[in-house]
Amino acid sequence: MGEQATLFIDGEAGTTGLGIRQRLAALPVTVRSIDPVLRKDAGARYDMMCAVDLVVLCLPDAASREAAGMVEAIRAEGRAAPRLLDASTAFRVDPGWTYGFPEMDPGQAAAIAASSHVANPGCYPTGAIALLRPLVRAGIMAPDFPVTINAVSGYSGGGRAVIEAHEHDDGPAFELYGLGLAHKHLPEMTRYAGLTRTPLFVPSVGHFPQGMIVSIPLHLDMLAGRVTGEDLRAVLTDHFSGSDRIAVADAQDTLSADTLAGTDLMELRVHCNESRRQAVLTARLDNLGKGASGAAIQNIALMLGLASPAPRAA
Ligand SMILES: NC(=O)C1=CN([C@@H]2O[C@H](COP(=O)(O)OP(=O)(O)OC[C@H]3O[C@@H](n4cnc5c(N)ncnc54)[C@H](OP(=O)(O)O)[C@@H]3O)[C@@H](O)[C@H]2O)C=CC1
Ligand SMILES: CC(=O)N[C@@H](CCC(=O)OP(=O)(O)O)C(=O)O
Repeated sequence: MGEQATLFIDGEAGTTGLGIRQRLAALPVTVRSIDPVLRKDAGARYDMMCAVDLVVLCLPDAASREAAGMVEAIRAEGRAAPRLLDASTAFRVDPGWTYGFPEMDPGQAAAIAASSHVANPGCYPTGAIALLRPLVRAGIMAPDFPVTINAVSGYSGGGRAVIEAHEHDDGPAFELYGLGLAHKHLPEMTRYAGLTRTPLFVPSVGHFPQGMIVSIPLHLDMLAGRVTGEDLRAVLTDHFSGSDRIAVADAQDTLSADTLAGTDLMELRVHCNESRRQAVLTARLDNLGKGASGAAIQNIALMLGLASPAPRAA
């Protein structure tokens, strides 16, 4: 048996880093760590990056950019540079990086496996792209369709500061945010959904730790042809039929946001009233599961040529 690949998680004590760390127990890799006291020490991080095969960045955007710069410096010195998987928003629409959503297209898993720079998708975009891209690809939704995306996330989506606000100060029961209509996920949602018109995105956060629903209301007569809810469901079912993590489920009258908390799964639904010619598409996932650490584990396995571990399920 060959030597195990080595991996360093920069930001391993953070919300996403911890989730990845826990899931790594299911993969034959050696995780290298630096002394927590030195976790922000540029020299210690640089030395560690020189010594591993893969660096996973679980940092705020600015720190991710700085860390990616360290890897470029290693390469510029003519040394063997590690491959990079970044969990932040910094590189998701950067042409030099591969978008780490393996179920997005038939060739995406292979593109991730071959890439030296992979950007893990955002939690909201994971749901929105899964619902929209197959419809745009099938010609049912025009690329300039005026899409509205509503979403609610558990408070862990905001990282440590928001978690502390909710756990120590109680936090609001429910609040809309991003009302400047310029949320950081808009570029990746637009690009990878295949849209040319920026969607209207209204995120919200609730007083529960983990879970998420992304929902997209549609007037069916605005889509191409006289499509039915069943047509939309068939396109989504066909697209995700090979996935062990993404499933098209039956419509429900009510949908709670935290049902998939603790799992790496995502459920897509088409809720439809044919007589009114109206539908609401929904994606339910765990913002920390398929929305972050669960997706990162899939990408780590692909990049290291390992079998993907079974998804955490309910
Ligand atoms: N939470 C979520 O649902 C999701 C988060 N993400 C993304 O993942 C990344 C990490 O987010 P999250 O885990 O939530 O954030 P957290 O705030 O929970 O964790 C960030 C970690 O990075 C460390 N850190 C901050 N600055 C530096 C630095 N300059 N050098 C080294 N370490 C540093 C922090 O240490 P310390 O606390 O000591 O400052 C902390 O351990 C972000 O880019 C986020 O946008 C992606 C998908 C979902
Ligand atoms: C509730 C909450 O604050 N959520 C975060 C997104 C979490 C996430 O997935 O963002 P990244 O993957 O891009 O880091 C936000 O809206 O900024």
